[in-house]
Amino acid sequence: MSSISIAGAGAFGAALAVALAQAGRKVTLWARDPAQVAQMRETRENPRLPGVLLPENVTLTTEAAALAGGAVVLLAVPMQALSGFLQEHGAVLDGRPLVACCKGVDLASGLGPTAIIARNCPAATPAVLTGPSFATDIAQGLPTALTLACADPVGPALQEQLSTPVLRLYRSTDTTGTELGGALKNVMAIASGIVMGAGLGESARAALITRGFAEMLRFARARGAEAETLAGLSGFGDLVLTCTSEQSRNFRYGRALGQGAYFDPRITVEGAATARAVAALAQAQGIDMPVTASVAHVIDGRRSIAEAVKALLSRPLKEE
Ligand SMILES: NC(=O)C1=CN([C@@H]2O[C@H](COP(=O)(O)OP(=O)(O)OC[C@H]3O[C@@H](n4cnc5c(N)ncnc54)[C@H](OP(=O)(O)O)[C@@H]3O)[C@@H](O)[C@H]2O)C=CC1
Ligand SMILES: O=C(CO)COP(=O)(O)O
Repeated sequence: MSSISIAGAGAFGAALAVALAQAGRKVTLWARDPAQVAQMRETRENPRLPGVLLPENVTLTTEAAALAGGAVVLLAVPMQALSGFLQEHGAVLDGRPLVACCKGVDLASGLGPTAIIARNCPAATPAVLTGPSFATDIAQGLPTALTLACADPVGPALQEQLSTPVLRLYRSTDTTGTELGGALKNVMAIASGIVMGAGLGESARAALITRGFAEMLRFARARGAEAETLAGLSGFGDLVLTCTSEQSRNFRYGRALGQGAYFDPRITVEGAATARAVAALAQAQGIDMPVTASVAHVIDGRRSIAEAVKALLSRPLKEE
């Protein structure tokens, strides 16, 4: 039975633990909070996935060293926590496949998850697992398809290890395109939420998604990604899901901005920091990213939504 370790017992880490354990894998699930681990051991539930039981073959731990027992380690902490997590625990994880399950660009460094892995764990094999998948759907055993990207020849073996009868993984070697798809779609999900929250209408949302995708493609290609990757699950697939679903936290955050409503700052919204990071990278490299720049302006309070919409609509007319 292959063994898999998962760092981060939030909604996604716990959902992956359930799915992989139900498919017969031995799973070690790590969380930093001893009280949370004690509670999960007692109830066999994760508070972020109410009603879903953690199977017996999921071992819960606060010892990062226990993660080293896995043939593969999934990193399911939020993007802005990944670098700090690996600075603290990278030494025990180095030398094995490390699969980033987070979506975003690190604000401090401008790096994506595979580069953060390579910087902290030089002997590891970086990979990324991403695509359209709400944690609750995965935890309930609903059919899901994701992209597993790895530039190393171990990619096909990882694909086998992490696929289950209901969690179908498609393989890619384009780690840059795959991780950028997951990162950039969250920015567009915030924009989509703003459009709906501000009452701009579904036609405006369709325009936003389409032009948002064009800008995702532009940025990713400028960074060496393949266009086909962005058209796949991690880009187009996840863009469709999170720009149109009320389950998406990024969408709900944007909608609250559009409505001028309160949004709980404890909720993980990866697109906020990523909008800032990508807007800065795009400006430095001269890549035209009007939607991303507008999202960054609005969340930082530098532009009202009305001003952002006016600026987007008054750009020079151009070819599609
Ligand atoms: N939820 C979903 O549907 C999906 C999420 N993802 C991605 O998965 C990643 C994680 O999201 P998700 O699980 O939903 O987030 P959650 O908010 O549910 O959980 C985040 C987890 O990370 C832990 N964490 C936060 N900071 C640190 C840190 N510095 N060191 C160690 N652990 C830390 C939290 O611990 P604590 O409680 O102690 O703060 C918590 O267990 C994100 O990048 C997200 O985009 C991908 C697909 C689907
Ligand atoms: O990435 C996700 C689904 O693929 C989850 O989206 P949110 O983080 O916006 O909830």
